Amino acid sequence: MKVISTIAEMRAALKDERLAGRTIGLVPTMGYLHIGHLALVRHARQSCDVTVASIFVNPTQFGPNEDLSTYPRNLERDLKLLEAEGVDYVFTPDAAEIYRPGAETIVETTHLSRILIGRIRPGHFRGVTTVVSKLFNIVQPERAFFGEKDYQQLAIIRRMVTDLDIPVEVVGVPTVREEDGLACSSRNALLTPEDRKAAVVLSKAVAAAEALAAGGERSVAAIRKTMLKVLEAEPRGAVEAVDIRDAEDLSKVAGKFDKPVVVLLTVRFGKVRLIDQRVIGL
Ligand SMILES: Nc1ncnc2c1ncn2[C@@H]1O[C@H](COP(=O)(O)OP(=O)(O)OP(=O)(O)O)[C@@H](O)[C@H]1O
Ligand SMILES: CC(C)(CO)[C@@H](O)C(=O)[O-]
Ligand code: BAL
Repeated sequence: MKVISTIAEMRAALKDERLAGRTIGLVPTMGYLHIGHLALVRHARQSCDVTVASIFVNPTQFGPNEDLSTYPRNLERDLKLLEAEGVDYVFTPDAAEIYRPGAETIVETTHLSRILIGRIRPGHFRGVTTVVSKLFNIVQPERAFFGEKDYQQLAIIRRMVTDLDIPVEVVGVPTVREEDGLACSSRNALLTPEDRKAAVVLSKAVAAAEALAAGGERSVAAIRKTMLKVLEAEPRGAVEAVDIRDAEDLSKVAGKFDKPVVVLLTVRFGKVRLIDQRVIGL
């Protein structure tokens, strides 16, 4: 496994792989890896000849009062995990390599970036689409892998790729969960032991929504009410948002749904914001 921190070296190494006819898979991450990230790597390894993982805590997707400085980091451990998974290249640029003096170009989806989590975190998705488009240009992968836990992010990246004719296949990977159901997330490490226990309420609310839909319930209001009841039974979590949207374009759904919908939850435990997002079918 090669660890590369400059764009020039990354391009040179991948040019040779491409000339040899090998397909490239990219797994973008912000590090502090868990088994959810490793699931993305396994998907990449299965369908591509060469797997590139990137580790970059992207400053432009954090708001001024967010947790950029406390975001968990452990590069040494991350590299060991990626090596054990058979990753070929790890791209570990620093912020100065990615954002050079004078840079002023951004990539942004004008609607999807401003709804749901985009309302709670203004500018967040602009940072994500800008850095992901840069990573796509640097690595030029055939496929890139993203988790369904961040469903809005996945939808936004699909939109960007379609709108800008970027020749990358975006692959969504199902959410990997801890034993109690909590979606694996790097930020789980920031929870106090009490909050960690309480955080299971997110997956409980998602499971309640799934069970209702599986039993034939189609009313958005009824499903939302049940989810809120589950969430409000846990006083440690401050509920920031509970939404049910069209799974394809994240548009609002009124009354009863007749197409798959996605439930999107944001709950804060102290300063730690956790999300869970899941498609519930018909
Ligand atoms: N539990 C999970 N299952 C599958 N994919 C996941 C999971 N958690 C994160 N991912 C995916 O891994 C990629 C990198 O995510 P990131 O490094 O931000 O990790 P994270 O655990 O989501 O961190 P955070 O706590 O900041 O939300 C994203 O595509 C994300 O959707
Ligand atoms: C896609 C991503 C690596 C861009 O910084 C980040 O938003 C993440 O980890 O989900
Ligand atoms: N997985 C999403 C990255 C972020 O919260 O900034």
